[in-house]
Amino acid sequence: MRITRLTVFHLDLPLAKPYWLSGGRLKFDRLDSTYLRIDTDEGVTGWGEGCPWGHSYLPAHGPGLRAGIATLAPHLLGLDPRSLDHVNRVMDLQLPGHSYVKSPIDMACWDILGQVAGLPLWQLLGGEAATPVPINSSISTGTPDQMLGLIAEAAAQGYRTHSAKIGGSDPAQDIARIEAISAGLPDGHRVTFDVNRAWTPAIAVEVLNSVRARDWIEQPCQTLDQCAHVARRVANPIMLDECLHEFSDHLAAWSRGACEGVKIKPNRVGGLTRARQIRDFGVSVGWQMHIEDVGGTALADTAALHLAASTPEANRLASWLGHAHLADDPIPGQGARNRDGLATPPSAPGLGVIPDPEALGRPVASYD
Ligand SMILES: O=C(O)[C@H]1NCC[C@H]1O
Ligand SMILES: [Mg+2]
Repeated sequence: MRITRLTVFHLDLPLAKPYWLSGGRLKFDRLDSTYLRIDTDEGVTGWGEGCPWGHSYLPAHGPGLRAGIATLAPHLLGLDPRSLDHVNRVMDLQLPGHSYVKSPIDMACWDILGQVAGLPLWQLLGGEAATPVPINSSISTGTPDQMLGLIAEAAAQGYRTHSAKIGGSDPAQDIARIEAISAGLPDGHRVTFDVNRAWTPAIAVEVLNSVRARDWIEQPCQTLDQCAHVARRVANPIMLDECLHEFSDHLAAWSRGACEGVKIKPNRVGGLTRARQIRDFGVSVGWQMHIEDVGGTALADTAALHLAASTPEANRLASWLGHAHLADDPIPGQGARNRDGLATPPSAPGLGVIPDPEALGRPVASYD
């Protein structure tokens, strides 16, 4: 089987309402997503999506993703898409780094492998069943009352796990947010406070040694070194996110005792192949993990949910569905969806999502 064509679609995705991160210094109101269709000489077609969370969240750039696909396409044509490690080695040789470019390519190849095997991805990734996965809300930075209001709205939609976005240079403000939200959560709900790297180590240590709450704290500071420094000085469990790009970052995080869990996002680490490798490492060291994508529609959400559903429950916290923030839905009803706070991956072969090209507009590029 050979790759015969790559077809690229650009989706401009407004958020349903604006969203603030990192103590309010990062604002997001639209996403730049790329859908990729890979065709083969045997008539099997796979789909992938790559969607950075705006331009300011990670070193990942929506328009750059399409430029990267243009660079890689000549090296991908003719490869067997089922040989996933080989495809990844070719991509790494021809374009070092740029993980976010490789993720939709890797995803489309997994979709093809699943269809050829006649198996859903949750099974190819090692799962026993199409396990429903708890999903978590994502609560934009605001005052404690505003944030508790958003948590109540999410609770009404079935969410029982929340990611509350905090951070900033005023320790008193974050102490107030953490204490109010931790105390005001509905019974049986859980929260992670995601700082999105907004704190200096000094502020992190001050805030976390001032609060009674012992909830998870995510990505308190910019770098792994800073987060490891904080982890030694506070009682809260630490989750890492934006400072993890490659397998070696995860190895360093573990060997330095920098965290008790990580977020695994295929688009951040370069696709499902790399995400699975990291997931398996996380299981072996006993991490608790959130497995979800960086952003995008239900296509990217579904790929990540296959990996989440195939992860042992003891190592899995919850997954976020980025498409819940979008004003539009290019694949209505398909793939991972919120059903009373749970989402279940499809059991059709492959990703189990088949976009309608008519709904995606004209392709912006095609390589054959
Ligand atoms: O966990 C995170 O850091 C990201 N998820 C949604 C957007 C951003 O908050
Ligand atoms: Mg995060």
